[in-house]
Amino acid sequence: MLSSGVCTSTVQLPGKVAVVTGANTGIGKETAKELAQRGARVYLACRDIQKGELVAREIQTMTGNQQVLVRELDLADTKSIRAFAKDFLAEEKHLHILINNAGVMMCPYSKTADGFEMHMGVNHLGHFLLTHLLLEKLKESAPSRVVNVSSLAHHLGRIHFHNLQGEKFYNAGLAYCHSKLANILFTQELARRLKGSGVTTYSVHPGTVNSELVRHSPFMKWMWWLFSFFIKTPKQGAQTSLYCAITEGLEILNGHHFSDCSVAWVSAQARNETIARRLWDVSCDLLGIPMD
Ligand SMILES: NC(=O)C1=CN([C@@H]2O[C@H](COP(=O)(O)OP(=O)(O)OC[C@H]3O[C@@H](n4cnc5c(N)ncnc54)[C@H](OP(=O)(O)O)[C@@H]3O)[C@@H](O)[C@H]2O)C=CC1
Ligand SMILES: CC1=C(/C=C/C(C)=C/C=C/C(C)=C/C=O)C(C)(C)CCC1
Repeated sequence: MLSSGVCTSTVQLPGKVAVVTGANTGIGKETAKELAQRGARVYLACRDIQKGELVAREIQTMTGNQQVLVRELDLADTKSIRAFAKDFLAEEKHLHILINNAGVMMCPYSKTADGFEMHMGVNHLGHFLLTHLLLEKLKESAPSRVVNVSSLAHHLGRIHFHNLQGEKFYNAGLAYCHSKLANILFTQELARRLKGSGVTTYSVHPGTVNSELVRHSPFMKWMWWLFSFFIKTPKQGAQTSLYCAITEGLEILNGHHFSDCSVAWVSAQARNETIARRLWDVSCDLLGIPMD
């Protein structure tokens, strides 16, 4: 039950360009590998270039696809996000698939370079800015897709607009849940705004996956170790992201949430359009993006 959902699409991707954030390990690495296997040019957007280069070599060797490129992207620093986007836009004519996969979970209270709480800053605001900066390229390359890797954990999330940076109260587990709720709200609002553009977007719960995500919590690490046989491998965890990125005919499900390669139910908070619109405006404000 914990490892169902396989992307059975036979779509090949020669001539397609994909960006995967956090592609040096876990779900992101396996997602990038499969996209490369299908012939896409894949950018591994990683904060640690050395780790990224090792993985790029590994993917090149395994798939025979030499078009696996590493670029520096630290989602905890808007300067790094802007530099990544600037270089990418100068370098590439197209972007067909953007997978906003990178994430942190349960880190002790800390802030990004721009003063955002780490979970909200990396998981939501970093990807919000990245997507915004790459949006014209996605539109020019349509049909194109944005996949946001969220989580079942969004069910426990709330958007506390008066405490978005966790300064009034903070719980590491809940901070993760809030940021994963933000991923879904962002997906739904983006879908509404992109209607008719040829760019579609989906949010994803990858399943419970044996990855480095639990690195900040000794208890979760122990749980993951204890149940490692029963939870998904990163390759299994990548299936729903891949399904949303490449399956033909998925455009009619623009904005939907997926788990195990099927449409999945989201919380009432995640379906609230007022919260989604407000989060969009607040995110623009925090990031200095002009509101439309
Ligand atoms: N594993 C699970 O059970 C579940 C995972 N998810 C989601 O799946 C996604 C992938 O996680 P998973 O593969 O499990 O976790 P991992 O910890 O294995 O991978 C996370 C990736 O994100 C990168 N990352 C973290 N912070 C930053 C940053 N500031 N800038 C750029 N990259 C960063 C990491 O880089 P580095 O290696 O340098 O730290 C790593 O490449 C996440 O969004 C997570 O929330 C959702 C539900 C369940
Ligand atoms: C209760 C329990 C489990 C379930 C854990 C779950 C469901 C974790 C979900 C984590 C998420 C959603 C993380 C990231 O977003 C295990 C480990 C399978 C083993 C048996 C006990």
